[in-house]
Amino acid sequence: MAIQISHVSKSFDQKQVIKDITFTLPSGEICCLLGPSGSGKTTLIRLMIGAIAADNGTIYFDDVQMPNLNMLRKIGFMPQNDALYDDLSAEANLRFFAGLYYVDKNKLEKRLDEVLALVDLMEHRKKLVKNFSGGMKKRLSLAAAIFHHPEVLFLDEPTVGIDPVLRRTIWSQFQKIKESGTTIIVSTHVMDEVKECDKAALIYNGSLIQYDTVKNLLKKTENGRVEELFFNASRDSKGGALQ
Ligand SMILES: Nc1ncnc2c1ncn2[C@@H]1O[C@H](COP(=O)(O)OP(=O)(O)OP(=O)(O)O)[C@@H](O)[C@H]1O
Repeated sequence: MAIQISHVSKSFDQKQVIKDITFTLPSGEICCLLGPSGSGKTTLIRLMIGAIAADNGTIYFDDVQMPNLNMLRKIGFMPQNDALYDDLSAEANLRFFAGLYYVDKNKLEKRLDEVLALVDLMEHRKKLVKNFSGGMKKRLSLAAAIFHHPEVLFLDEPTVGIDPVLRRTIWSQFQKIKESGTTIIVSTHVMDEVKECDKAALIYNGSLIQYDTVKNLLKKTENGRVEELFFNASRDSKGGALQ
């Protein structure tokens, strides 16, 4: 499913935190929203999934304007803070989420095995989530977000607090999900993760300062580090260009 965002703005308490953002993400690609803390990444995701309404602009998933209740079944969302039940086992958590998305009972057991294997938690399926490590919780959250085969998957800082080895494992899972045709939008602070993505949207102070293929964005830098684009934006903004 392709995503088209046109002139979207959002203010909280009269402060504009998303400023006239426009970009289109083709179906089946991974796009990262990259930006400093507070730049507006989570707000943009919340606007895209329809959790909050935009003040101006439109968001389309293919030819359907968001927010749209039917579309919710086609969306997977992994929030920044894991929304899991600590007193339930991994398996019971997944059964709960499957119920929310009306997953067909005949397909439930097979899907449970599939997602638990994908996130490498098969042997921990009966364990209570309160006894999980941070990384295990992240992987279970991912399993919950993809359980119903979403066509679009939103991941809000999915690797925060995750060690580099596990981060690599999680990214290989994202690539597998992409190969199944899912469009993925992932917000991150981690500049290295940008190289895993097809496109990157650089958000600075609520504005989209760059949107391009990762290849092209890296070409615009002197030493192949995407941070440079933010340093330039910060310098320009001090000069008033972005205010
Ligand atoms: N519900 C809200 N009410 C008021 N202000 C809000 C609300 N949600 C977000 N903001 C403000 O909007 C701005 C952008 O926040 P947002 O969470 O989107 O940033 P972010 O880029 O996701 O940050 P981080 O990387 O730290 O998660 C911040 O100044 C934040 O305080």
